[in-house]
Amino acid sequence: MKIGLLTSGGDCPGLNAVIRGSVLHGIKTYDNEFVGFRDGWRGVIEGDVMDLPRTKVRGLAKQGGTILGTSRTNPFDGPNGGPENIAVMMERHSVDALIAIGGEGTLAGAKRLADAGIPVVGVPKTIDNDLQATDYTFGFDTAVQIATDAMDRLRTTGESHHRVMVAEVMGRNVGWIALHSGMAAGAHAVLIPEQKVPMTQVAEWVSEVHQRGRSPLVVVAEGFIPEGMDEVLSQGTEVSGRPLLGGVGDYVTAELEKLTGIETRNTTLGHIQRGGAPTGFDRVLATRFGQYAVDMVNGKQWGNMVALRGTEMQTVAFEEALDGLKTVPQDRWDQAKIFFGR
Ligand SMILES: Nc1ncnc2c1ncn2[C@@H]1O[C@H](COP(=O)(O)OP(=O)(O)OP(=O)(O)O)[C@@H](O)[C@H]1O
Ligand SMILES: O=P(O)(O)OC[C@H]1O[C@](O)(CO)[C@@H](O)[C@@H]1O
Ligand SMILES: [Mg+2]
Repeated sequence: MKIGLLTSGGDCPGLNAVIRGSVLHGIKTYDNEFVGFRDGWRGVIEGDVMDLPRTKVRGLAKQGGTILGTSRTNPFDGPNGGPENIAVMMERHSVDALIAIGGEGTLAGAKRLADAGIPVVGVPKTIDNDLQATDYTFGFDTAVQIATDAMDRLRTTGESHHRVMVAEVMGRNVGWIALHSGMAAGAHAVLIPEQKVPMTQVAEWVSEVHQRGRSPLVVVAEGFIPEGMDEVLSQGTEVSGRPLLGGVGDYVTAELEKLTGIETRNTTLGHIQRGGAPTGFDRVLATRFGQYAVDMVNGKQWGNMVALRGTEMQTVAFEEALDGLKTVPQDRWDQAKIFFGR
């Protein structure tokens, strides 16, 4: 069997480890052959393929990014899009099945293709950890580690200047990265999309911390919606049509300085959170996802995605993974809140 791999949506540390896990397991266990499609669904609809022999995946588990490239191309768009054209392309390249590695958008496309008869399985990826049906996605642990390291550094410069330090992290419309990195770094306030917190309350926490001689650290998720605003702050719209998030850290910084009178600085961590080598945890998770996806392909379990449940790999239907966002539950927020303020 010849299997085609593609990585789609935003890149994420661990994508290369999935590719390596799939290729090595498929070759050694099932005698599969592999090709990669360049730049996500763009490579699929344009038939832009590269061979993926064993030598191509050497040493790949630790490498950030994706050797296949990625894009936000919609597999149904353009003259070559849609299931009929994709079936013809697969036939032309003797590709028997697809493994789509991506977030909710990529998997939504994969589901529609599977419904139309294309043999495809999915691997969940996102640093945001917002996919239902899997306890964790790879890339999240790495993003949290990078953000935590950055916040540890912000705290030493903050303490020296007796300043309030604000760190804006990614996560889109959920607060997982903010919650975990904030908790790890000992933040004095964590602002997430799931919780409406007035700036006066944040200012109170910050002032209390400052009064007891500490430099307050405030972590804000890019999707946090300040009280009085209807929607997230964005820097316009991406080519794919979704809002380009970012900017709320500057807003929070200005408001806190105004309300507390304490000098305040913002740092927006941005794409640094997605760059570089994956953590050991993400390398292992991504490798296992890749191996299990190959098992699913050889078992012809089309229309499904691999998921982590507890410590086990499981098969879940695409629709289960796409059933709304996995948000931060109230009890996790309540645990974090114990450390805010006094
Ligand atoms: N319902 C859908 N049917 C077909 N294609 C879709 C659908 N939803 C999204 N897509 C396509 O999939 C692409 C990738 O989705 P998106 O940009 O949300 O990234 P993702 O895979 O969710 O990863 P992430 O959001 O973590 O970067 C979108 O840009 C869009 O072209
Ligand atoms: O790389 P782009 O297209 O700017 O996308 C940024 C977005 O992608 C993510 O990094 C992953 O979904 C989000 O946290 C962030 O909002
Ligand atoms: Mg998405």
